[in-house]
Amino acid sequence: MIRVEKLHKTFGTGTRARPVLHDVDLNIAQGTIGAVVGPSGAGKSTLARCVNLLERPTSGRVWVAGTDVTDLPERDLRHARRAIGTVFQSANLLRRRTVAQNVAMPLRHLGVTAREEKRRVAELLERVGLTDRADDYPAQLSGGQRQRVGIARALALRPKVLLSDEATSGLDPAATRSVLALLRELRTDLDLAILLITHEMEVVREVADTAALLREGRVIESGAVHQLVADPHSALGNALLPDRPVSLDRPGLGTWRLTYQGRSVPTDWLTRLGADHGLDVHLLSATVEEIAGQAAGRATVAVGHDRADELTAALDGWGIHAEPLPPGHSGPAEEPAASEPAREAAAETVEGAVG
Ligand SMILES: Nc1ncnc2c1ncn2[C@@H]1O[C@H](COP(=O)(O)OP(=O)(O)OP(=O)(O)O)[C@@H](O)[C@H]1O
Repeated sequence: MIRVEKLHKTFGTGTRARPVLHDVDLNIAQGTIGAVVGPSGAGKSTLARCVNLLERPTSGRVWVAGTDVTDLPERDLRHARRAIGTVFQSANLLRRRTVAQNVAMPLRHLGVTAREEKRRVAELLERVGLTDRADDYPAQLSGGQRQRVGIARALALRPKVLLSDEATSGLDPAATRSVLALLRELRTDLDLAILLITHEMEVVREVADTAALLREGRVIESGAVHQLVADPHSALGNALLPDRPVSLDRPGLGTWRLTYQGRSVPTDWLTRLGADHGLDVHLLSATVEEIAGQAAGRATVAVGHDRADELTAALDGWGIHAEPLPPGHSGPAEEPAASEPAREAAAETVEGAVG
């Protein structure tokens, strides 16, 4: 596991002191992926560097795989770092070494036999699906393949935790998906605790079990991803599952903002409102994604004021959270030009949440 407790980090001293992390708590269990998101300069990389022992915390404690690494003497750091694999944005491969030689680097430092090295490298390359590229040079690989080599190298010493610092930034969507699928596989197969530093909410949505929002060095919000998206008032939940709520400004109709996540919600809830409850429902906006293996959604609907009680009772029965939206919330939905500011406002909310 990765556990951080009341972590403070200040660079410099005296008048040049620059506090970067304040009172940060973080908990990532084995077999889970914990994302840390936040705007540029929030302190994400500094937090990762405190976990992989490249920086010493000013105060607070850090545990990695059950060991308190906060005050380890210099001579024990090298050994402790073996429990931690790190993958960076650019895989940092040596250009003049082949894929196999790059993956073997950490083993070389450890002095394993040539035979053992060969066996382990073959195993690692198979793990990341690059067995046939062992003798290629990094320049001959795609960005996604280079990241896979970086991941294989990070796994060479059988770490218990993996740090991924913007590992998918700059990759195209297909390469991003394949790297994320690999991380998910590793989490489960190797029971790794993975700290995922990212500014991409799709990445969090796709693979993270938990997420923490860091802003100006403080954790503003954190929790299980499926709970965050089910909370209509969570900034992180809104950024993970952005919708564009609009209210229909029509006499006799009231607009409701719906939020849901979980197995209890039937995927045909909208149809059922009409068929089973006889409700005439206007669907004004909707976002639905699969998160943690279950459908999560946000939507705005309008129904007649006189049917509001029936609507909320039916939704409540399925576990769909409903809140009334004030009239004229974002302008009328059926006029695209007028709804443009609503889109921009929603986009700003997302930007505001993550940076
Ligand atoms: N060695 C250092 N000495 C002084 N200040 C530092 C040092 N390292 C980082 N900082 C400062 O700490 C703050 C947080 O930087 P950090 O790289 O952790 O942010 P980040 O959230 O990872 O940003 P980005 O997403 O842009 O990588 C910044 O203001 C940065 O200038």
